[in-house]
Amino acid sequence: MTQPLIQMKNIEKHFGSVIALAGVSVDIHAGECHCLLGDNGAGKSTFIKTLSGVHKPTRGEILFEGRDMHFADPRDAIAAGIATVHQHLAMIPLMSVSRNFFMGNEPTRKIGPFSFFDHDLANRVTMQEMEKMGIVLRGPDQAVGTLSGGERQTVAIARAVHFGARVLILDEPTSALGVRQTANVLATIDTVRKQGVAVVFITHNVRHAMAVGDRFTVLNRGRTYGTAKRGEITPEELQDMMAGGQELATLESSLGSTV
Ligand SMILES: Nc1ncnc2c1ncn2[C@@H]1O[C@H](COP(=O)(O)OP(=O)(O)OP(=O)(O)O)[C@@H](O)[C@H]1O
Repeated sequence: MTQPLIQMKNIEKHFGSVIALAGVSVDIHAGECHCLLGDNGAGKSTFIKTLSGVHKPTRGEILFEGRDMHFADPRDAIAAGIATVHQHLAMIPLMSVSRNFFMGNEPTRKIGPFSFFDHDLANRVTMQEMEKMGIVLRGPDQAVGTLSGGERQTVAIARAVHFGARVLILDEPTSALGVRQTANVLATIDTVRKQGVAVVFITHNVRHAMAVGDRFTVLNRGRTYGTAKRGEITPEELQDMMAGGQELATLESSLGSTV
């Protein structure tokens, strides 16, 4: 394998006496989908926030292309190409897909001394980018609120990639979706990965991770058990690691069945 895009080495994050991350080491490569699995409270959000410049690690180092990475705030991370797509998307439902796509990055056109929002360019690019992701819009003016949840996730992913994301952190993108919409989002992840983007797919759903993941890291109470490649680990093993093997074994024996 080539040099990782990002190396997180022994990252710890403490909040007072709470240890949210207790020495997490993860490598992230361009063109891979790296799944980070964990149950509630495992430390997933803290991990995302540390990687995206919201939190500074208490200990440990983060390298970006082999160099020490110090982000003063999330804007620095975005400038470096680390984008986060949150489960609750920052979109305005009543506004068009193309307006949402370019929100904060509006292209302008000059007429004399005046600058105007360049509708034609925005519409054309939005249609093209959505088509690349396999979504044919009724038109660029279609309101975001009329898209399905999976399509909205895809708009957010396409937008992040269009504006230069090299590392795309997806925070539980499939957790609120039905089967077909989940399949759309997983297909989008596959498309983006093939373009060379490093995808960090946060989920607590083993099946969703298994469907698209190249490597898998399980977080449990702020620790990892290391990273497994596709084919090296079964869904049952992943599930067991997420639940903490011992706890699942105890539960199984008390229920007298397999959980
Ligand atoms: N700002 C904070 N102050 C104090 N404790 C925190 C803070 N942020 C997170 N924690 C604690 O750190 C631990 C990990 O939390 P985190 O939110 O990272 O987990 P998670 O895996 O994202 O969980 P969930 O899936 O429920 O969102 C929890 O015990 C949580 O209470």
